[in-house]
Amino acid sequence: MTTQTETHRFQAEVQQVLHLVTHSLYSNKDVFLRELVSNAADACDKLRFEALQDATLYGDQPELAIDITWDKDARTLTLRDSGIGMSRDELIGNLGTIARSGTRKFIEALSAQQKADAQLIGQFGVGFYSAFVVADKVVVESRRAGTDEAWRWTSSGEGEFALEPADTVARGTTVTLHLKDGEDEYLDGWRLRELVRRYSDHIGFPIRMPKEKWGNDEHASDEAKAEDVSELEAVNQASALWTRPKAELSDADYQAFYKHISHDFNEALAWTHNRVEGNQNFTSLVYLPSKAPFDFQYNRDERRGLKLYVKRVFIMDAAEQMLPAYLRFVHGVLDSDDLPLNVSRELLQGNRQLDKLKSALVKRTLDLLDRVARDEADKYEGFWREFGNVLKEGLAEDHGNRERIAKLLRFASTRSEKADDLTSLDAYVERMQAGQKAIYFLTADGWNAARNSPQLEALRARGIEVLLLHERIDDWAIGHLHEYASKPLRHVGKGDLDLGDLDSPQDKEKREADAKAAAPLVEAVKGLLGDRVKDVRVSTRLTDSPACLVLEEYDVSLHLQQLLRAAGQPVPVSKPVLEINPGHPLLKRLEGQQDGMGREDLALLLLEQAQLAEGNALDDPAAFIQRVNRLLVT
Ligand SMILES: Nc1ncnc2c1ncn2[C@@H]1O[C@H](COP(=O)(O)OP(=O)(O)OP(=O)(O)O)[C@@H](O)[C@H]1O
Repeated sequence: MTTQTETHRFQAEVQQVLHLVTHSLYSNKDVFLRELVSNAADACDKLRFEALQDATLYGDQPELAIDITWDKDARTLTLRDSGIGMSRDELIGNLGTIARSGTRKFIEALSAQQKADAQLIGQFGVGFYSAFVVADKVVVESRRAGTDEAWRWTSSGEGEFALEPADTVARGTTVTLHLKDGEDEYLDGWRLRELVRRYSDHIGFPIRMPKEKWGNDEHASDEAKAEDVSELEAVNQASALWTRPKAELSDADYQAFYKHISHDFNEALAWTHNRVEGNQNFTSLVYLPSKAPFDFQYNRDERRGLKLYVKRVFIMDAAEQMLPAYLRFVHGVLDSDDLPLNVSRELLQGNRQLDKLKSALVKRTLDLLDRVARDEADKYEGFWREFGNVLKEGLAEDHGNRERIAKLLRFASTRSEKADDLTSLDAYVERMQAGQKAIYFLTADGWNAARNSPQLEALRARGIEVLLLHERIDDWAIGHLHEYASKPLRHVGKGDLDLGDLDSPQDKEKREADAKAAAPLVEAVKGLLGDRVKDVRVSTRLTDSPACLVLEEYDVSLHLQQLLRAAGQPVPVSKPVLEINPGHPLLKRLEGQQDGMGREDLALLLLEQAQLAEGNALDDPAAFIQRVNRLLVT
């Protein structure tokens, strides 16, 4: 038979990944075995799923297993699985390209570092390509279930791979590693068994290796140790981890399984494993990651974290159906005894049983977050830094759990001089002053802008703590939380700042008298600013600054207006109210100034300063500078 060998170049990203992997993963090279076993197990899962529709896919090979063998003379290590296999096009697509979005950016960032570290590469999930850490040539032979054609893919991991027809008859995939010099440890049955047990014990398919002929005698001679390759035995438990009793499982077991389902090199932060029996029977195992994967922010709509099983059969990655978007960091497994095995994405959509499973999963996840937040505050802060902004989306997305989500929020506040010193709403409420009726917060574009905002002055002067919300999402998210622990949430830059019982009756009287006295000044400023502002009034917020901008209670905040505008969204026009501090020397000066340009300059400057303090851009910066300069030279 004439065989035509085609040569293909790897996609540029693959070449870069290969380079990074082979140069940076060396200290962690054992992982190649975990990655290849993981792929083989996924392939078995896929076949079992497709065969639900078409049992002929099994052919005369009903067994699903992963075999690991080696040849000391040829210095090869071989993994074969009887899973779904790959067609020619799948070999090219799966082992020649990387489809994940954001890949290029990530690789560029990694390559720019002096020493790309394994943890970072791990976030990427190197998978198959890790074979090249220990092998200088990799041969993949595969026959896709349901077809007769087999193909051989060969590469030394340097820019190209070759493809040619193969005579393999067995269904599935065989990966043969030609080990590099010095990698002989992977030709040693003891070592390989140890690795498989450590990394892959939880795999739900038998992983078989040549039978040990020497029993447990570690000191047996080499000849005695010679394995009988014709006879294989399973070396793992071959029962899916979540089906095993919790008491039997160690942390290391859970972590190994986490890495298998998440393709994350980092350890999981925490997990919860539950079996529910009653109306519905199911098992859930939910993990929180400790680090966000590199492409996390891109993936709002492309969620992969949750695997749906029905009676131990893998059905699909069903994060989109099973988890709300604000929990898209979760990894886990849900195994239902009640859903039909032929359940499809379409069926899942309107399924009532599914709604119950969904809310059970959300509840488990929130319980888990609660527990970590309560018992392991440091760990929780780490989690919050990675995923807090995602969790905040839940305030808008999941009204039913709003209070529970609110309990998990963490914010900077005026009580600390550090941006990363965060507080919970519970802790805030505990510190509230006698007479304080509301939870006060401020949104701004950055922590510095928030903590130096003039709008805080009156509260600060009274020793009232204000939460400083300075992430982009905060304005929108917090808008969905109207109260917490029966206390209203109040934006300090919106509406009348009602200080409630925080001021004594004498203070109040004095303020009212001051406001009355300042009425002519207020009218004057109003006249000078015209329709640039909605209103001018005497401030209860200010102690040190001359003026600040405030919005009415239900206006879109200035900060959010700016974000919306930047995103090209239509913005409802809400003119701000200018609040003035009549006791401030600038206002005294304005009051004393005769009519004329100086007066108008001063009024406009008050407005422009207030806009700048909000972090807003000015409409006419050049005119502002001219005004300042006129003032400086007089
Ligand atoms: N033994 C196998 N049988 C069938 N398909 C396989 C096998 N090994 C790899 N593949 C295919 O190749 C693809 C790429 O594998 P690779 O390990 O690089 O990444 P992955 O498993 O998809 O994800 P990750 O990058 O997170 O590890 C897989 O998604 C799968 O479709």
